[in-house]
Parts: sequence; C-alpha cells; structure tokens
Amino acid sequence: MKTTEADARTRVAHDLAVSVAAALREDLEQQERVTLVLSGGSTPKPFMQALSRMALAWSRVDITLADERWVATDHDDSNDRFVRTHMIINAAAEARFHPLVNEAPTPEAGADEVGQRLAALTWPASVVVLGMGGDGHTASLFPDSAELGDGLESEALVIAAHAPSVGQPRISLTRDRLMRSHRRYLHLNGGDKKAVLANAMAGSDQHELPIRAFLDAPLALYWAP
Ligand SMILES: O=C1O[C@H](COP(=O)(O)O)[C@@H](O)[C@H](O)[C@H]1O
Repeated sequence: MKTTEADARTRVAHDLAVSVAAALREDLEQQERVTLVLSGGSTPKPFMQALSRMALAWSRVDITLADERWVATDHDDSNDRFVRTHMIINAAAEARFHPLVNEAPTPEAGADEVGQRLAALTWPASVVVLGMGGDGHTASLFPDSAELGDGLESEALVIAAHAPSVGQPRISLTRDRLMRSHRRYLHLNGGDKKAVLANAMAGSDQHELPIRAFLDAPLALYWAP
C-alpha cells in the first residue's frame, strides 16, 4: 500500500472515530447508558484505536458486535479478541463489552442466551458501525448463506449463520436489530469495495448483495482509497 493510501485510511478512521464519539456524547446527555455496535474484520483496527482514546463517559457505554465467528475468544479470527485488543483499551477500557459468544458448542445452541443478554442493553443503539466484504455481505449476512432470508426479515435479535464462502459458523445481529439504531455508519477501504457499493446502489436484490438492505435509510459512508 502506498504511503498516501495508508495516510488516507488513517485519516478516515480518525474522522469516523470523531463522529462516533460525538454521537455517543450527544446521546449520553439524554440517556443513562448508550449502546455502540461495532464490526470486526481488518478495516476497523485504526478506527477502534482512535475511538478508544476519545474522552467521553465510557463507563456508561455498552459495546457489542454486529457479528462474530463461533470460535474461542482467544482464536486469531475472534472479533471478541479483536475488540478487546483494539477497542477496550485506553479511555475506553471503562466501557462494558458484551460478547456474541458463549460456551455452547454451536451458534444455534448459543443464540438464545446471547439474544437475551443483548436484549437487556439500551435500544435503539446510539451507533452501529458496519463493514462490508467484497461479496456485499455485512455483519454475517452472506449472499450464499441459507439463513440470509432470516437475517434480513426476522425480528429476532441474533441468528446463527453458515456460509460456504467462509469456514467458521457465525452469529449475527439481524437487519431488524441493526436498524434499531439512531445512526449507522459504513466504513470501507479500497477501490474494490467502492465498486461493490456502487453496484449495490444501482440494484435492488438484497440476496445478491446484502448491504442493499441498509441503503434505504441514512447510512453515513466513511471510505478511503
Ligand atoms: O467477515 C467480516 O467481514 C466484514 C468486512 O471485513 P474486512 O476484513 O473486509 O474489513 C466485516 O464487516 C464483518 O463484520 C466481518 O465479520
């Protein structure tokens, strides 16, 4: 990656962190607790690190994830581990993190407990930060997942998800739950993802590109080359 690209990604991640921190502060003036929903993947690392240093009443912030791989929390692919390493640090170490995993052997077996635990948070969430894969998936709403219809239509809080394109079983907040939020942001890097988003904006089949399910309501884009 060229230095200018790296700089742009750092700058956009910082700008997103400033916006999210401002949104949390605004809601903390009206609410005792606020909910922040984050995404995993590679993109959010500098954003989380920047956000973790922002001054706000972190002890009144509940942080959870849009989705998770059903793996042990010390696994390299664990979003839980990612968030604990890059977000629940610095000033944000005072926030409460609510994992999407438990001791159950499968996401199907664990989803009820996770759903009940997350239902106790403050909804609508103040902020949901979404990412997107090159296949147009967001959270763990994958185009090749048998559970995609449920993820897009169910009023459940979470669903178990499996997709041939990714090895590990997943758990994901549903579209319904992700939309129960005051503000939604989409954080993307790279020309390939820009092209996927442009394609998504030009069509309507949500099963082809699940990100489309989030484009019919305000969604603030933070994109860097
Ligand atoms: O699998 C996932 O991928 C997307 C995008 O990840 P990235 O590595 O391309 O940034 C992410 O939004 C989602 O939460 C994650 O589970």
